Amino acid sequence: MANRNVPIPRRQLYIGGEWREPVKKNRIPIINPATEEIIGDIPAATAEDVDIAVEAARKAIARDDWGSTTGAQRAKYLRAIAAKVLEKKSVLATLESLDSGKTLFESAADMDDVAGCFEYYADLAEALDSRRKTPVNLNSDSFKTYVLREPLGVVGLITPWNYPLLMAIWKVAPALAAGCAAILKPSELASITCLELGEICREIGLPSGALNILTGLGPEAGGPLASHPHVDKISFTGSGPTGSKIMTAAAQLVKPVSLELGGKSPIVVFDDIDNLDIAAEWTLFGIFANTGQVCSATSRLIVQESIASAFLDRLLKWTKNIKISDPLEEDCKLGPVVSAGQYEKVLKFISNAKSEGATILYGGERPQHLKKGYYVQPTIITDVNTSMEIWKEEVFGPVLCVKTFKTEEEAIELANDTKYGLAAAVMSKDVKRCERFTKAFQTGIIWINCSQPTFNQLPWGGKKRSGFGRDLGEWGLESFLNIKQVTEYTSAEPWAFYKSPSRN
Ligand SMILES: NC(=O)c1ccc[n+]([C@@H]2O[C@H](COP(=O)([O-])OP(=O)(O)OC[C@H]3O[C@@H](n4cnc5c(N)ncnc54)[C@H](O)[C@@H]3O)[C@@H](O)[C@H]2O)c1
Ligand SMILES: NCCCC=O
Ligand code: NA
Repeated sequence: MANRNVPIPRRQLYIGGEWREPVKKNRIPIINPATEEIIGDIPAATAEDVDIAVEAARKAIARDDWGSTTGAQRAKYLRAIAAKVLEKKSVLATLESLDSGKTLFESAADMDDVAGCFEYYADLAEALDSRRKTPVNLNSDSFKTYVLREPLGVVGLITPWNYPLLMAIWKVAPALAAGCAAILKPSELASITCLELGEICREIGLPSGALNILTGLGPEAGGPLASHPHVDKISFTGSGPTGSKIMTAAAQLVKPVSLELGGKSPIVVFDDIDNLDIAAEWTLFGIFANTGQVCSATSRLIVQESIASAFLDRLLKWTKNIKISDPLEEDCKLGPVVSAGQYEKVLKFISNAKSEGATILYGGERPQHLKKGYYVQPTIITDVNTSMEIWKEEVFGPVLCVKTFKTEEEAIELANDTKYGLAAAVMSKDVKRCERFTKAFQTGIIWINCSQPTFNQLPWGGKKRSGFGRDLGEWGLESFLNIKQVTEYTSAEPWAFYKSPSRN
């Protein structure tokens, strides 16, 4: 077992390069979901702190040490942050697990991804210098034109708890690479590592105000950020209902938003797969990794009738083999869900499925050997119909529902039978069929013969009610840039649209 006595730093808000007590001096308890114990607290920002942070961010943009940096200069800061994250990886990973219930293995992988994401955007920041000004040829003797890529300004980044630091960094790294000044509002349910990012920024000497970190409750800290007149964009990852509120607030000021919301993603398994075990493991990973608290979790298994019984049998064998324990224990593969609220919500989805007539094939309860902590067994639900809540709504927990199909057309219809459109997976050795599914799936992310692998270079986001805009890749950087066209009249001749008074 890793050292659970890693001290929880007592931090303040990180504003203008300094730790600053919230104006109202309120704090929110930190709860370890594996033990249900309070292990520390975080500062609770309110509208007053948002105003101070926005001012600090605006000053950063106006100052040469941030506002006039080249991409190459910003890349140095990003690389220094990445190096510090790796240096502190073990402590950061432990803190992430203590705060969110994430297995230590997954927390450590997240820290590698965090560092990798900063490094990736460092490369893109450098490349931006040569792309900053792009001439556009009009085939005109009268005009010379070019397009500038400039930082969008002050951006608000509002993020969830399921990958507390990683989801924040998917926005922080491109925002800083672009040259924006950012205000990060992480989830009140898991903010420790985001506050530690503040300490890292202080240590590496990131110019003050370039990144500000405001922890606090959604309506009290996130709300004022979303509606602030001097915030130029909100990039949000979280639930659909909160996304709607943010979009409503931003709409009052015609403030751009990007929304990465939830999902109810399908994994379609065909009977031509060579190896049931390989498909079973991907199916498991697709729904039980991070205890199912993944926006892109493939939570609806759509399996061809001819192999359904054999496949479910194999799935059960794999599921029974998952080690459920304190997330700091060696080889733990399923930790608790993040909070008491999430625990109740997941169990309610399971009991509703039962009362609607579905069968709990496996799991559905608290594991017997864990008396404390917000643990839910990995759960597989069959006899599901398309009008049931469990088929339609995002659980955000370790719950897989299963339906069978006979034909390809039926599988496509079932896969797209959702208001969401984030991700979809197909398992088949028929290349042409996989191509047909790639086209037919109404989503932003497609996995073929796998589920969940995620790469910094690729766009991340969805359609339908999973939101719009893209994190990651070059698209993640573009979303923090203002594209400015510049048109210069180069002719010595008059424009001659009006009759010249000198000719009267
Ligand atoms: N598509 C993706 O990339 C992606 C990634 C991770 C999580 N998610 C989604 O996030 C959800 C789970 O995360 P969550 O429970 O933290 O979501 P949430 O919407 O409850 O909270 C997300 C963030 O919004 C803040 N917030 C809450 N109310 C607010 C308000 N009125 N104004 C401004 N900010 C407010 C919260 O404090 C938090 O920081 C799931 O639906 C999941 O699918 C999506
Ligand atoms: N693999 C990272 C998924 C992020 C969404 O929840
Ligand atoms: Na917590």
